[in-house]
Amino acid sequence: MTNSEFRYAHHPEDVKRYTTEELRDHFLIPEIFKKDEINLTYTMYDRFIAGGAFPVDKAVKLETIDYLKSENFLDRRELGIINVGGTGKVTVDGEVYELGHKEALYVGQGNKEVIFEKSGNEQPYFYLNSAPAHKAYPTKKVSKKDAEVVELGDSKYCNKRVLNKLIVNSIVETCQLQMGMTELVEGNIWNTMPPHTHSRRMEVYFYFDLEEDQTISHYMGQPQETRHIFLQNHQAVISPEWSIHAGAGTSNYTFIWGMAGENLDYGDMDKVAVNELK
Ligand SMILES: O=C(O)C(=O)C[C@H](O)C(=O)CO
Ligand SMILES: [Zn+2]
Repeated sequence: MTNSEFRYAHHPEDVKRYTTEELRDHFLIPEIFKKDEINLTYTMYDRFIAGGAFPVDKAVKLETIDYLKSENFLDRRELGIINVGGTGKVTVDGEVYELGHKEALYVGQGNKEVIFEKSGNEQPYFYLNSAPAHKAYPTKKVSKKDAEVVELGDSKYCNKRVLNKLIVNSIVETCQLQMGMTELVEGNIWNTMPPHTHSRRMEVYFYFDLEEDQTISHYMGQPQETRHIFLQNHQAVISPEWSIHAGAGTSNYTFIWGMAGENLDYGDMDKVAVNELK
């Protein structure tokens, strides 16, 4: 079963007035993994979809959803998958791809059938991002060894982290989807500091590998008008193109960033000095 819910896009002036509850209702995606189902959130931010496939007792198949009005989910879309659990299998139009922990798969537009399942005793957790696509690029698996790796930050500032670019155009041909994974080194808690905005792309952050009983405070909003949302493990947050996106955990964690929009230029960011944030 494929479930979906819908989120509108927002004007920053309106968001200034949101209560905690409204902020959470509009931007937090609280449940990514639902047993034996696919759970998706369709946003009006570049028509980006984020969600998860969680096959526990049976295989789950990606079905089209009402918002698409297309026969198959991928008729006009591309899909990125990153497995944040144990090894599992993804079958794309009969072709089987085994995905280990932190391995990714790009699935091109036009594929008709995508099935997620276990491939042994391990429990996979497939995190999904999808964006509209204008061209059918080949489906391709990307392992951590194929990633473009960037070491960022400094323990002195509690933000030492390893950024793995997985589904980016130097590694995979993609229409507009970009995905990667940033791992905070133990003892470090801040991601994406100094923060940035990129008015040409929206973004979704999905947090995982967070110790039980710990939490993450995710920061959003225009740089001079920020808000925060507390998140738990396996939750995601939508970042409008006008918003910063950064977080601090009560311990270290890993997160997946997924983007779509006007360009594929990862470096196209407007950085904000930390002492200018409000
Ligand atoms: O830790 C970071 O810094 C990031 O991972 C930043 C994201 O990749 C991002 O926001 C890309 O636009
Ligand atoms: Zn960003």
